[in-house]
Amino acid sequence: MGYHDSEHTKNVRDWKEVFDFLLQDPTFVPASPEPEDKEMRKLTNQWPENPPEFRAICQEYAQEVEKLSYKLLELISLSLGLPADRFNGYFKDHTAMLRLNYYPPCPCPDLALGVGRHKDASALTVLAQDDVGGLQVKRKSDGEWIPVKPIPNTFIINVGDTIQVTMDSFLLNFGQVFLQLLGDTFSNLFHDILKVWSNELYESVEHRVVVNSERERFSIPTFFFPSHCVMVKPLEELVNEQNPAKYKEYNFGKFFVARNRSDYKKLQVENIQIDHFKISNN
Ligand SMILES: O=C(O)CCC(=O)C(=O)O
Ligand SMILES: [Fe+2]
Repeated sequence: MGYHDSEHTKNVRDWKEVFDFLLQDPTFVPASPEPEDKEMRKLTNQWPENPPEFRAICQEYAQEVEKLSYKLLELISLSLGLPADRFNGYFKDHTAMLRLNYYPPCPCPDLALGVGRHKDASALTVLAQDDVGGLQVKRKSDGEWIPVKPIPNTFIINVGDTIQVTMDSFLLNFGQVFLQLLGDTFSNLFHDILKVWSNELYESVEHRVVVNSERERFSIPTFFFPSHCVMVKPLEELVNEQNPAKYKEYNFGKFFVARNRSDYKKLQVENIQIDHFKISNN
């Protein structure tokens, strides 16, 4: 954990520098993606000495986002007709991570991306961004990249991959419920784990970040990951004869490690996606 500048998204190096830290220090994750390898790896934060207040400010912010993430999970759970605390057990020893993204101005913005197209592996991402703009989400109906306009002093709401006109009424309603309950504008990028847990009632959204030649940009995503030992699969309450499970179960820790491995290397193959666990004849 700490500073690094050589992350790859889908085998292409991103135009960014980042500072990562774990909400729980230390955090334990599997040492390798191999299913039979039971060895664990201890991840720890590496804080810079300067500026002196940096660590405390980051940790305070992270604590608040953690509370918000639990609140969001409760609302999502209720929206699925489940008890509010249905997801809480999966996050007891969560592996959540906060990232400070810095995108420097790019002399050739048409040739690079701040972050290439991807879906986050988290259950939920809470994102703050400055006023520069650059985040885009892919509209499912026509594949067009739609800019997510920055709104000052807010988190952005980005519900599923249906953020704009294609948003169906189920998701639209819940976007509004969140707004009312929390009294503010915020973003939650519903991600792959929720897609699996909800057996696709929630969709994860593909997104990317474009850069520009004039201005630097900052953003702060908090990736709310469950515990490494969690087996992710469609919730039993949501599966029945009419709606059979669309995914096989997978171990979150092993998935996370496999994803991270390919994030920093140029590999010949595309990195692991939840689609690898999709049950094919559904
Ligand atoms: O910078 C942003 O707005 C989003 C960054 C992002 O998608 C990520 O770090 O996963
Ligand atoms: Fe992302």
